[in-house]
Amino acid sequence: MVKNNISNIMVIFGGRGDLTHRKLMPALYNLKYQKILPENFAVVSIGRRDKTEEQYRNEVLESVKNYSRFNIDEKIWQDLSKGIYYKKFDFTDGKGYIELSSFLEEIDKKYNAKGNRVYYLAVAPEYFGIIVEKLNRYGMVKNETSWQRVVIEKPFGEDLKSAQRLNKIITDVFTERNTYRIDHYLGKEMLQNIIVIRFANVFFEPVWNRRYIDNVQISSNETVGIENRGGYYEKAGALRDMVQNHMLQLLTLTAMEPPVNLDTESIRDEKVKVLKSLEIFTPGAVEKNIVRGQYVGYRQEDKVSPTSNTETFMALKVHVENFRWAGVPFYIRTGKRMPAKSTEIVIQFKPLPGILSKVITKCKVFDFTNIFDKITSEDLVNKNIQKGNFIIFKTRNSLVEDFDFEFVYLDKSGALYLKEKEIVGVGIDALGIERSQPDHETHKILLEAGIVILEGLRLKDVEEGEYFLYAAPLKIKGAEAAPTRAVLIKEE
Ligand SMILES: NC(=O)C1=CN([C@@H]2O[C@H](COP(=O)(O)OP(=O)(O)OC[C@H]3O[C@@H](n4cnc5c(N)ncnc54)[C@H](OP(=O)(O)O)[C@@H]3O)[C@@H](O)[C@H]2O)C=CC1
Ligand SMILES: O=C1O[C@H](COP(=O)(O)O)[C@@H](O)[C@H](O)[C@H]1O
Repeated sequence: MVKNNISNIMVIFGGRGDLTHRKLMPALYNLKYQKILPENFAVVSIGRRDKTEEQYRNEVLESVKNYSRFNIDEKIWQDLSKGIYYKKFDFTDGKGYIELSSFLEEIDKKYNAKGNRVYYLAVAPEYFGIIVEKLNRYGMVKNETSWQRVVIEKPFGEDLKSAQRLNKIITDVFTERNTYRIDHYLGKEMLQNIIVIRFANVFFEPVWNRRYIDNVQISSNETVGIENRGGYYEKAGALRDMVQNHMLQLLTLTAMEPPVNLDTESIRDEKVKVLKSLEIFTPGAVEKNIVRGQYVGYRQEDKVSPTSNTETFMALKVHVENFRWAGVPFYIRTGKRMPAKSTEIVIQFKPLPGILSKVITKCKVFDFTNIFDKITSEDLVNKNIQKGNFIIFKTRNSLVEDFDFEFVYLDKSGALYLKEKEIVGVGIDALGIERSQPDHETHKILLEAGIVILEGLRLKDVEEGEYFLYAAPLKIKGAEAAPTRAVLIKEE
């Protein structure tokens, strides 16, 4: 859209729907805010409810406030909103297209949009074909000096046959160059970064395979429910709504081989190879490797059957059966009404051998600079300490320059608490983790539990939080302790 001849009118079918309000309108505002929306541009939204333009613009403003990345700037909003129009008609009915066509001609002149159109089908999938055929029948796709484009997300058909049928309807009307079968996940920054992380980073590429990776977890969790989309969602469910499109895009980019270059076809070819390598699900495998769930209250949503079995949560274990990935499980999870919103890909590397995995690991730094004397179990109970954690205590020891014989230490109750929690290691900014304790109880409790102790850390400039710790000791045969250069790397 940022090249020449980008003046256009964008026609949104489904102008009152969730996609339009939660994604499209906020995205247009973001583009306007960043000054990358064309000057000669207007939006015509189609809905089937009575609504004045002013009412519609106010509704859009609410959505932009809720979902845009940028704050509302009155001037920018006014500029954008005066180019947003609302037309009421039922898009299955031909009559509306005649009126729409003459309205578009009219505002085309006003905005000098040169006949260019983006038809965005933000509607349930069963309408994709109907709208495309009607746009053609009523002469709204010319493919001459101007361009007309169609944008469709998903689900693209219900099975192979219906997808082929839909493709035929679309390609009979729009040229391939003007057909945008999109997946909005591909616009996410994280996804765009995967290729760079994988192929332009000498550290990752050599270890990106079954020899070093234990499993891959791809998750997209949402806190929202189906938000008035019962009509659409009942027929789709999480599998069609999220898994077959977004989640598989994430999987293919994570698993594909390096493309010969970065053009669309080369990347697509590599993704297809990954899809072809996916293990075929047999009924037995479905039973074992797939979990479906539904959030409480789903059956009471508008346009949802009270006995609905549509899934709003889905978890799958799949395998990419090729040389790079044989034996590595890929876990896919997605769900609505989950406790927190997150979209993430976790690459779980195989554990390092023996002691190294305990000292080259994620860790948590707790700020105990307010403690004067010793760290006890009472100081630890409200901290988020889990089995397998490496814990580091930042105390007032880090803030003094001279050696203080009264340094802060970990007492017996604290050591017992950490043992009970089954942590793997503990670090402190004193030369010893204990201070003149009879029988060296803290040391004994920790060492007998196999907990690694790091002493003499310097944490003055380290804030409380999660880090990656590198503290490989010198390899000294028979030694019970060894010097290490401990480094913390901030986890983003
Ligand atoms: N929501 C999202 O985050 C995303 C959705 N998508 C895709 O976008 C598409 C639309 O989804 P979504 O916005 O969620 O669905 P919605 O059900 O929220 O929106 C569809 C809109 O179409 C309108 N509509 C239905 N029938 C007619 C008709 N005959 N004439 C005029 N208007 C009509 C509905 O009007 P009314 O309000 O009157 O019912 C509704 O506003 C789907 O293909 C979905 O897969 C893709 C990516 C993200
Ligand atoms: O395509 C869809 O995606 C959204 C989630 O998108 P995100 O960018 O917010 O992660 C989802 O809510 C919707 O059900 C689905 O149709």
